[in-house]
Amino acid sequence: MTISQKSRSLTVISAPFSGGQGKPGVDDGPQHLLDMGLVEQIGRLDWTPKFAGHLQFPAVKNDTNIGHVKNPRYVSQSTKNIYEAVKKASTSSDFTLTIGGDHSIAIGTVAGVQAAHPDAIVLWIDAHADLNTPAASSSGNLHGCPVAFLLGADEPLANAASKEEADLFGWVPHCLDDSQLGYIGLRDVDAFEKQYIREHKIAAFSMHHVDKYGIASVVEQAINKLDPEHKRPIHLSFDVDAIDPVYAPSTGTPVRGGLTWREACYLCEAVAETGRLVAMDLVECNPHLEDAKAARETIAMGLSLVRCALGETLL
Ligand SMILES: NC(=[NH2+])NCCC[C@H](N)C(=O)O
Ligand SMILES: [Mn+2]
Ligand SMILES: [Mn+2]
Repeated sequence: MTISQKSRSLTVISAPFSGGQGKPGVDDGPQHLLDMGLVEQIGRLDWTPKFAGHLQFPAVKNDTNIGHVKNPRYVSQSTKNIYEAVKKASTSSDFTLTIGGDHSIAIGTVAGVQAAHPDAIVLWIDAHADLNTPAASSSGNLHGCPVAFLLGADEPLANAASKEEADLFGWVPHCLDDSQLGYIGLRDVDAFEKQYIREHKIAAFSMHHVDKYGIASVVEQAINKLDPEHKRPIHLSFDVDAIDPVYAPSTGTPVRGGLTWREACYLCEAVAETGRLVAMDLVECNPHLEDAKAARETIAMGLSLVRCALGETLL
């Protein structure tokens, strides 16, 4: 028989931000998650959730491209706001859940969680590695770059008009080192990212590894590699496009051949089982893409992931 753990405090931060990519609607993900019962569902588990409200992202005037990089000032300013909010929440509550928004918000969430838990490992669940430097990015979309900033792999922005502009992301703490980061679900990784992962020996499990070893072994291998002593806090940054578009179709950069519903849930359950999860991001749910049914299914998938990560399915 298990005894229910005492109710732990959880802050829900909404980051309705879409400036890291080009498709409108991902900023509406948080409201849909809330409308379908996110906070109530968490409250039925062993957590006391507090909704901290929607962060505001004031527009930046004349936010012209720098080189090919899109919305650079807006992304820098907005992710800095997210950083401050997540830092505060992670310092004062047991768990911080940030709902996005596109994955550029993780510049702020990872840096914020690291400020409170500098030893936390980051499990990045994604079809993509989001490790392009702005210079290496072929799309110029900053949601493909958060990890590069956090590792300090980026350089000042090329073709900026001033030193200040070149250093727009200079505020981002280089809070991650290579051994603190693990990927699961990869299947669309750019050449620069592949080379970086190899050279820096970053723990990276693609869908090939999920097929080969099974999801249970992959999660175990990832955690063992990043934290062999099983002591460190865990931050789960979950991009819903890690999941197969059959289950999560409403997302901006879908890639076929992803995690099944149960593989994705299992992953969250296994992380919950460690008892060391301190933060989760759920990003890239875009209810404006595909039809209303697809949007509902994608949001339902997201809600399941959150509940599994918070222990719903553990007996
Ligand atoms: N968070 C995401 N969905 N990222 C997709 C990134 C796609 C591509 N690698 C790029 O740099 O543009
Ligand atoms: Mn991503
Ligand atoms: Mn992705």
